[in-house]
Amino acid sequence: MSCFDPSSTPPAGSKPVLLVAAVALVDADGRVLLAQRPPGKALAGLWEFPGGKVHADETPEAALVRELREELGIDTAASCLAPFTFASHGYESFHLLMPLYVCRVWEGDVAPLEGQTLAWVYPNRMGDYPMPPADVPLVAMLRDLL
Ligand SMILES: Nc1nc2c([nH]c(=O)n2[C@H]2C[C@H](O)[C@@H](COP(=O)(O)OP(=O)(O)OP(=O)(O)O)O2)c(=O)[nH]1
Repeated sequence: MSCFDPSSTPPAGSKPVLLVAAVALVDADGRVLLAQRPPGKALAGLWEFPGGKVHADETPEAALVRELREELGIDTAASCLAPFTFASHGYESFHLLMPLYVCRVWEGDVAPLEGQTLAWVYPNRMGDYPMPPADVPLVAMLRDLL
């Protein structure tokens, strides 16, 4: 199978690039935390890695430390976020650039502070949790890692 498809390369400047930082939180049993996107949002119902948009004045690591506190009530540090891989995916109105970190160390108990449904999932069961198209290649890489 060939990857060569010139039409898959969009012209420069056609869409804004959105930087979103995401993290695979891995617990002592090797399970990964997924969060279900709530109704009314884009990609509603799909399962995603915790994270969010990186603000203009932030590093991706600082954005994740902030998002984990806001969304899940846990504290971690940039030194506990190991860069793992990234997604680069064209959505209709923007191009998503999403570094994915792995984190095994945090303080506090994970709680769904924004009303989101959470699931701790063994890597070999992640296929049961439909995810956004950008995440699909990341799941296969996580399975190999864990
Ligand atoms: N956090 C996260 N976002 C993902 C993943 N996969 C994926 O395509 N995305 C997309 C969905 C959103 O378009 C964007 C994340 O931005 P966000 O979470 O800050 O924004 P949002 O759409 O929930 O809404 P808002 O904060 O603008 O209201 O990245 C993923 O695994 N984790």
